[in-house]
Amino acid sequence: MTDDAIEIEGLRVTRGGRLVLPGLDLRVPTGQVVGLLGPSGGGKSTVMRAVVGVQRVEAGRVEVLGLPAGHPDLRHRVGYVTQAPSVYGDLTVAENVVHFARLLGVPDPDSAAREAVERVDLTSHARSRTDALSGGQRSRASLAAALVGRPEVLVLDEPTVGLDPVLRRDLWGLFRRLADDGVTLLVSSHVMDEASRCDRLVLLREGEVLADDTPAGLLERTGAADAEGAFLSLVDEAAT
Ligand SMILES: Nc1ncnc2c1ncn2[C@@H]1O[C@H](COP(=O)(O)OP(=O)(O)OP(=O)(O)O)[C@@H](O)[C@H]1O
Repeated sequence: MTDDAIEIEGLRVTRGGRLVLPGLDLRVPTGQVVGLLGPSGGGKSTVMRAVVGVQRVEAGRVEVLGLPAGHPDLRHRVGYVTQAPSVYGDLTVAENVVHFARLLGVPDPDSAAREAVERVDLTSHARSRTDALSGGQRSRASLAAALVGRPEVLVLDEPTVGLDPVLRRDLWGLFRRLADDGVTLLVSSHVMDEASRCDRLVLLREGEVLADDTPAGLLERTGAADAEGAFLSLVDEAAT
C-alpha cells in the first residue's frame, strides 16, 4: 500500500504530432488537494486525461489507487470533470445527477443526488434544465454528477472558470472538506491566487514540472510574495 493516490513515472505523450509531455514524474499524496498550475497549453489537461486513462501514452507508468490508470475497477473510484460541461441540457440538474447515480449503481440514487446537488450549492436550481443555467452553474452540475458516486479521487480540470469570487471561495471550501474526508483532489487552474488553497502545487510549463512543493515551500524557495511571483521566478530561473 502506498501513500500516493496517483503515481506517474516517465509519462511521455505526443498529441497532434507535438511532444506535449516528454517524461513527466508526479506523485499526488492521498487525501490532499494538489493544484496543477501553469500557462495555457502547458499540458495540464493532458496529465489529467492520462490519470483518468483516456489519453494514449507513448511511454511511462500512470497508477491510480495502485491500479493502472483507466482500469475498469477504477471507474467508480475516480471522478473526472472536464472543462466542457458533461450534463444533458434537456434534463434538470436533479435528473442529470440521478441518471449518473444510476449509471454508477449508487444504492439510493435520489437521496445521493440530492446530497450531491446540495454539496455544490445548486439545490435552488435542482428542477431547472441545465441548458437554462449559467456556465458556472452548469459546471457545478457536472461536479455534482462526478460527486454522486463518492469517488476516492477527483480530477477537476479548471473547475472555477467562469465563477464569481464568492462561488470560487465556496468551491475551494468544498474541495477542502472532501480532502478532509479522505478524497484526493487533482485540480488544474491558471488562476494563481487559487494556489494558496492547495496542499501542494505542481507548476507545469511546456510539459515539464518546474516545481512540486507546498505553497509555503514554494514562496520560501523563490523569495516571491505570491504564487504568480514564484512561477515567474522559476520560469526565469529555467531560462538561465
Ligand atoms: N485534441 C488535440 N489534438 C492535438 N493536440 C492537442 C489536442 N489538445 C491539446 N493539444 C495540444 O497539447 C498541448 C497541451 O495541451 P493541454 O490541453 O494539455 O494544455 P493545458 O495546460 O491544459 O492548457 P489549458 O490551460 O489551455 O487548458 C498543447 O500544445 C495543445 O496544442
